[in-house]
Amino acid sequence: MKIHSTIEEFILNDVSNFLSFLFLIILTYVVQFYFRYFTRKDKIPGPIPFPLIGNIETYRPNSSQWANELRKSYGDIFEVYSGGLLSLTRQIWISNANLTNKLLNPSLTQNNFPYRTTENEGLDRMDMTNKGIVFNRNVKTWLYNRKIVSRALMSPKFLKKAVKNTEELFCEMEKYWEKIGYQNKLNLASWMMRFMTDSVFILITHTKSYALFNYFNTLNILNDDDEKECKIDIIKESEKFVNYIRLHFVACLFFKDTPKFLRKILPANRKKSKELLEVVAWLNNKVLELIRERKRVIENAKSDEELSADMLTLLLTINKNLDPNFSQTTEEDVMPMSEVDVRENVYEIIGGGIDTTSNTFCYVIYYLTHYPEVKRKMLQEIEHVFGKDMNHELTYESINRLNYCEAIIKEVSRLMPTVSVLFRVSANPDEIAGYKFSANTQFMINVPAVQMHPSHWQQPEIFDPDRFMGKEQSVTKNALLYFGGGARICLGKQLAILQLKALMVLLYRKYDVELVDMVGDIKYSSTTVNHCEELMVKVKLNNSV
Ligand code: HEM
Repeated sequence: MKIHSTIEEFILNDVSNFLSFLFLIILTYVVQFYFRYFTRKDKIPGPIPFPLIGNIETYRPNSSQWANELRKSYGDIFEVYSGGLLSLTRQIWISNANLTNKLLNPSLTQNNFPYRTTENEGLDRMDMTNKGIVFNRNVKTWLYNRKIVSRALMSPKFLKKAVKNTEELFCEMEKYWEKIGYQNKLNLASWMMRFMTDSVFILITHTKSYALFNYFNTLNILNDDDEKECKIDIIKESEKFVNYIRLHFVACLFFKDTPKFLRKILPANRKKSKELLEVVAWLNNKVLELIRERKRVIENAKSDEELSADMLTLLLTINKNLDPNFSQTTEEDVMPMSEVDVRENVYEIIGGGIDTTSNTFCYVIYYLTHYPEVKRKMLQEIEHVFGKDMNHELTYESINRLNYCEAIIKEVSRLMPTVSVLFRVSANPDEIAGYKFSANTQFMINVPAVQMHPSHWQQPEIFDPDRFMGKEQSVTKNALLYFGGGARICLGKQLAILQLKALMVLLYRKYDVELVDMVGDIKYSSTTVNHCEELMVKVKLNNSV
């Protein structure tokens, strides 16, 4: 009995000793955390973080929303700590265009903010920080890829192909709508996502993705003839390809945001890492197959044969001067691109071009249905450029004349930007707004806050595309950031605007669009990209057709 109680006492003592020890460790950690926090150099206003987890606001998904709330308390520049556990990161949030000059410096070579993310083990593991464009932290290879890809994306030959391709795909979509019946409701968000998937796939890889066809198929209205038209195996394979390209992006974010030890320790994370790495391996092989197939076509082409202007062909022939607009400047510029670099660029351009353009188009439609006067002016412009003939062929040159349509896209994107945060990281110590920063500091530019800032815009809450008509100079520098800005500005800007304007013409010169719910807000979910969840519409043939 005595022995028993001695053991109990011993254990109890031990437990209480252990708890006291643990408490002491935690207390020491908390005290040193707040000591370091309150005595930090170069303090910036911001909410006080918790030890280990940082600021709880940063766990909310809609970052620009909580950043806007904090801005009201702390001003146009504030700091928060995010990431949690062993990887707490300081983020400096900026909500005023006048503070973005250094961050959005357009120089490709003399730039102290060349990176988008800080060093990141997960992105290294995905092999993303040394290749491609979006997450590349190696300035030399980023610059090379950016120059080559932007030359291809901006080559008139490529842009003309994009116009033709948009017109052809729109015809295909119209056929499906006709079969469904115009009296039925359509979820435009889903249709546009499929439309842009097909469009980007064919433009980049010269391969059909059958995304529109598959969507139509899921609506269960496919008839025998349709099925005979397509080979089911090819379709299944392309559906897998499209889904895996999306998962590739999911994999990048998962590896970027999940510390290595959490990926290794938690069984669910271990499983997810394994599955995502298998997806990446499958995709790598698939895209390499496509690249080799394209190479064979190029090698077997006769000397006078005109090659397709898809991105893959353009990237594989950069040193062959295919396009007169593809002017060569330095020897480095025309270095052939390795298969692996072509592959990374292909992933990123497909990933960057689908959701962004389709979401933006949905927001344009939402605003046009709510502002009939703006729609009327747009129709006048379309008629002025293309006449009354609704089958008038669209050309790159004629689309470039649609200034009011472009003003609508700008104004919609000002009020409802598709990408709501821009990321930059300093390469060396620097200073902004009188605050000093060390190298490797993460900056976040709050796009909606800048685009609604009363010191940059008159009556910022009013929807008025005319603010962009002929008065471009009066827009404050870096106050319109829907494609980002500076050296890392969106590479697909020209292509996206061209596709959006072409779609506005193709849709509105023949149809009118009504929203099923005219009183509800736009249904969207927000992370870095504002994703349109649903836009239920009725598409009606115009009376004049
Ligand atoms: C309406 C459609 C689009 C929107 C709103 C959009 C928006 C953006 C934004 C905000 C950025 C970040 C820029 C920055 O950090 O300053 C970006 C980067 C990028 N976008 Fe887009 N984008 C669109 C379409 C496209 C398309 C069609 C492509 C390719 C075909 C594309 C390819 C890229 C690439 C490669 C980058 C990374 C550039 C770099 O880091 O150097 N985007 N885009």
